[in-house]
Amino acid sequence: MSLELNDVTLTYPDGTGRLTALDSVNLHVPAGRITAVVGPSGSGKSSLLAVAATLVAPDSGRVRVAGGDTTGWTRRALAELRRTRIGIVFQQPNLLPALTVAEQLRVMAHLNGETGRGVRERAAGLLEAVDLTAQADRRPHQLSGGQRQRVNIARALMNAPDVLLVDEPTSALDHERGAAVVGLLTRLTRERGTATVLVTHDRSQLADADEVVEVRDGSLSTTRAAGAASGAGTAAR
Ligand SMILES: Nc1ncnc2c1ncn2[C@@H]1O[C@H](COP(=O)(O)OP(=O)(O)OP(=O)(O)O)[C@@H](O)[C@H]1O
Repeated sequence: MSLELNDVTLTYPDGTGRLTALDSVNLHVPAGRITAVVGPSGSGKSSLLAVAATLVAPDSGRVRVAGGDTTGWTRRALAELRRTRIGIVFQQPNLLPALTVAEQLRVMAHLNGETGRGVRERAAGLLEAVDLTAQADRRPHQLSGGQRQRVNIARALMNAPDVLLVDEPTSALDHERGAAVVGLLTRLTRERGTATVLVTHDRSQLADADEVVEVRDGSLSTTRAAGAASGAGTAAR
């Protein structure tokens, strides 16, 4: 199930006129693939993620999540879509201080009305996938920055989303830990078949991406196309 933006334009009010944050943007991320988005500050990267997350409706164009065109959907329908189909990883892991690591994950399923053993098992499986089994009963203040960001990623995957949107996940981490987080995201994208978009400032983290697109003044250009990588999504280094 993929993510598709077709001819998306987004403007914001700007004094008496409008500022074009996204200008006829096209993006297609297939399932199991990761597209990295780079670009200077203010170029439109966050706007692109906000539109892809259906948090902001574009002025024109279409956003398709897992095949469904979201144009004209009610707020309630979009909220449901986000809960069930879209995982979002923000820059800062906004974990709930009172909950343990395992509870941070389980609460995502509870929000969907799901309880019971299946939820516990899914959370445990994800914690294993991000190598945090030993930390399952800790609270956020008892974790390192890299561990918190891994909880953040596992939590975003808890409801098995089709689309995973990741905003600068490594900005608070040193280079080595940042590279480990991007490596983890790439592996989980392949394993879980998500259509993943990764916004990053760090060009050294692009090697794993299937496609690299650059945003400049709201326009998108492909700096490395899908298929330029060797093998099934393994980028040439
Ligand atoms: N809510 C808003 N109202 C008006 N203008 C906005 C709003 N949000 C963003 N902008 C403008 O839209 C343009 C794109 O902003 P955006 O936040 O998408 O850039 P970015 O590439 O994510 O930047 P950064 O790397 O600094 O986070 C900028 O010119 C910004 O000033």
